[in-house]
Amino acid sequence: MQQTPPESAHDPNDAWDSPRGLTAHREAVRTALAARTPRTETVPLTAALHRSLARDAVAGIALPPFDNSQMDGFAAASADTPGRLPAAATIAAGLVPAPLAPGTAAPIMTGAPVPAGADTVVPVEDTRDGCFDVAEVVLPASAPGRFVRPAGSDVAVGDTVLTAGTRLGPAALGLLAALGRTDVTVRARPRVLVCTGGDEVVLPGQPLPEGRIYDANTALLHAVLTGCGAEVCATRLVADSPDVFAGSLHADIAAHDPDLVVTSGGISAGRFEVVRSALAAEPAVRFGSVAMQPGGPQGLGVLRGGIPIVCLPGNPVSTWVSAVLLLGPALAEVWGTTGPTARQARLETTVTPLAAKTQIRRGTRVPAAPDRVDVLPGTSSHLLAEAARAEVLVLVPPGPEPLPAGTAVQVVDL
Ligand SMILES: Nc1nc2c(c(=O)[nH]1)N[C@H]1C(S)=C(S)[C@@H](COP(=O)(O)OP(=O)(O)OC[C@H]3O[C@@H](n4cnc5c(N)ncnc54)[C@H](O)[C@@H]3O)O[C@H]1N2
Ligand code: MOO
Repeated sequence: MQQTPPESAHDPNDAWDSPRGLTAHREAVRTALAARTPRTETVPLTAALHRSLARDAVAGIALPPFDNSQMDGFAAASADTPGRLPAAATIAAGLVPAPLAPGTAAPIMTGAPVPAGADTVVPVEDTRDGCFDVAEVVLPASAPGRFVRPAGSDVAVGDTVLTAGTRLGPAALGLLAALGRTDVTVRARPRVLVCTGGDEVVLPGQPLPEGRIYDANTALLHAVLTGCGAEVCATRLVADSPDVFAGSLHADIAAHDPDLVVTSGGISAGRFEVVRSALAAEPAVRFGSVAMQPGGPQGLGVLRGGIPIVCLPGNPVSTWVSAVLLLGPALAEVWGTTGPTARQARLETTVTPLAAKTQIRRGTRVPAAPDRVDVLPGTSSHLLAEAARAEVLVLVPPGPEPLPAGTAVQVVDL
């Protein structure tokens, strides 16, 4: 096993003289991710839910394409109402109706084209007899345009109906289908190579020798990444050998063509910091610290081959918090994936902040008071079971004094 020299304040590989703030580091992650130009792909509408639209969608047809009835009823000329009118032939949805003979009223079904000569629809229940089975229909007064859905009242030909970057929800997908589209061009999911490990880490499902632990971080990162819309193209459990890691990294990049490499562990101040040592010769990868806890040690940059790399700290809660708060927003900005949303909430109890670092506490929502959060007691970054119970991450800003109950803080829903 190779050894990494202990970190010093003058480490030439440390570009960050003092700890970066969380916001500044998130921006740096975004910049690194942008080194890879996001791709687009065309997918069927059924595979496009929550994807980010790559180009403006422009309507090739109007919606509705023709004036049509909003009600099951009788189409008539408003000038003939009120009145007793002979019933004309029934107009069903899907038909092309003949023009309405003057002085008549045509039974018409919801969605059927309003015939030329008619400009109003009287719902069947508003007619004197309340049914279609009549030779003559007695209509109340009905204003022009009443219960007529004009052609183009939703969308005109040439309208930009959705702008690039729109996250496609069910109504947007329905709209594209209504415009006759079968597929849509969206931003591709970023392909992420996930590397984690250390000599102590064993794959779940294997026997657990003394002194070893199971790999929590691959499953955790897979969940965060796929949860926000990225694709994990490969995972790699690495041992504490920088040479082996460097070799496997290049082989994995060649085999899987990732848009991003995410590593976890092996970056802080120990003797066997595999990731940090293996990347020491990379001119555009830096290691340093961010003024947050957990998640202080961080690495970041662009590999010589042009692939961005984000190196997260190995403690599981540190990996998780860093992935949610740093990777999630940066992926959303660069690739249009679904990032976490921050909101304001109020502390339910007094919380003591750290002096100079943003502390990311795990919390729960207060039942019946969604704008209030309870902070869980643990702060240490190995407390995965407590993290698993959390419903929110609570960003506690640094400061000298305890924050009393009721203080407004940023929270991220999990
Ligand atoms: N002298 C110092 N020591 C440490 C510092 C420091 O500033 N000075 N920072 C501490 C903090 S904070 C963190 S966070 C960790 C980060 O260390 P690394 O990123 O180098 O991570 P490792 O040392 O490899 O592992 C840390 C911890 O996490 C466990 N681990 C690693 N991978 C996995 C995995 N896949 N599944 C489950 N658990 C994993 C590992 O066994 C360690 O317990 O450094 C502190 N030390
Ligand atoms: O910054 Mo470390 O992530 O607290 O455990």
